[in-house]
Amino acid sequence: MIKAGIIGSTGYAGGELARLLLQRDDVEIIWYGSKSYVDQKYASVYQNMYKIVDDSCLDDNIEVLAEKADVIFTATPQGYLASLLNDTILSKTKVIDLSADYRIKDVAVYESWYKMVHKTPQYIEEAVYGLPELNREKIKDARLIANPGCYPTCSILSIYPLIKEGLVDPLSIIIDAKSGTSGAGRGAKTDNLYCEVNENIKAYGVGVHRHIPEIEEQLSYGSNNPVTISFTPHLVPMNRGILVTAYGTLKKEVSSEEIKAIYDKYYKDEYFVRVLKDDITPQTKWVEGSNFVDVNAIVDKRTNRVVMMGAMDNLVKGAAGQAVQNMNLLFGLPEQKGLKLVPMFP
Ligand SMILES: NC(=O)C1=CN([C@@H]2O[C@H](COP(=O)(O)OP(=O)(O)OC[C@H]3O[C@@H](n4cnc5c(N)ncnc54)[C@H](OP(=O)(O)O)[C@@H]3O)[C@@H](O)[C@H]2O)C=CC1
Ligand SMILES: CC(=O)N[C@@H](CCC(=O)OP(=O)(O)O)C(=O)O
Repeated sequence: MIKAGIIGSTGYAGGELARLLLQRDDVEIIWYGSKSYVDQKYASVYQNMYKIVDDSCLDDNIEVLAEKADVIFTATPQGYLASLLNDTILSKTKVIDLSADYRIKDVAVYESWYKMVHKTPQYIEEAVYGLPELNREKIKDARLIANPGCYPTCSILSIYPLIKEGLVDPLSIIIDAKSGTSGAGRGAKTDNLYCEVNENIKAYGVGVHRHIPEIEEQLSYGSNNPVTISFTPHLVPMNRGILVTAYGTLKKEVSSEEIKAIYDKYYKDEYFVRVLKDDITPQTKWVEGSNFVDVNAIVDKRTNRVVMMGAMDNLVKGAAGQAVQNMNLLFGLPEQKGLKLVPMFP
């Protein structure tokens, strides 16, 4: 039995993790961590857990948790884990961090985009970027997993095959992305009130969104050249889902069929990445509640650009599902265990 603790279990990402882990007969959640609801029943915070979870929320004492847990998930705000990680914790348990604290290898880049001082940069080097489709072997032996961001997961998986093949100009990529409101977390914010979000769509973080350096770093590893992107996220009136539409200038003449063959080659053994047929475009509805990313790419001959598209559920493949995928790899389990979730519809 894998003993798992969730710090930040009362947030949207932590709540989704609990939902996924509760389906497992080989995992026991021993710690529902919280800041605001300590000693309150978890099922009173999330009524969907009524008669499923009887535990009360515990505090965020990660040192005590590390004594008991085989794996700790931190689904907490940026800077939280970085402020308290130490050798003792890492010697006792595995840590999967859903925040961005250990995703970016250059601490100066992290500090400048996140506008905070990194308290434990000594662990950045050993942290493995937990995108299994790219880093599977490294993840298996890691102590510390930096679970990727939601927009980065969808963007990187949509673009990676063509950047890796050198078919797209690495300085030409424009990513237009849209996210449901759960991406912003459960905390009360005026911008996320029903009247602000409903019947509305807006861009935000234009040119300054913190996922820009994360996407650029990972695509640059694939390209072997610096990749610079324009990235514009949009908030849309949906609960879940991310849609990425990315544009890149082609470096040589290539057809949509040849492009499709490349995606098929890269992802033929990847259960969670579904390359759509012909000119079918990814839709958030077709992946909702699942760990799938649907991708496709179409050449726009007139402009010599390729349009690369992806859709996924931000809380599953973009957060909790990917964290469970990483946990499976860390414990030598089949990667799909507990994650063969059929997308819900309608
Ligand atoms: N939402 C998403 O789609 C995705 C989120 N992520 C990342 O996951 C992390 C959590 O995000 P999300 O669930 O959306 O955020 P929420 O705001 O919904 O949840 C935050 C959680 O962190 C807890 N928390 C806040 N401050 C502290 C603290 N000082 N000590 C201990 N616990 C604390 C909160 O506890 P309490 O409720 O008790 O106050 C809550 O459980 C973030 O780093 C986010 O970037 C990653 C990918 C996608
Ligand atoms: C809609 C919305 O606000 N989305 C969040 C991103 C989601 C998130 O939590 O960020 P990570 O994936 O890096 O952890 C944002 O734009 O900041």
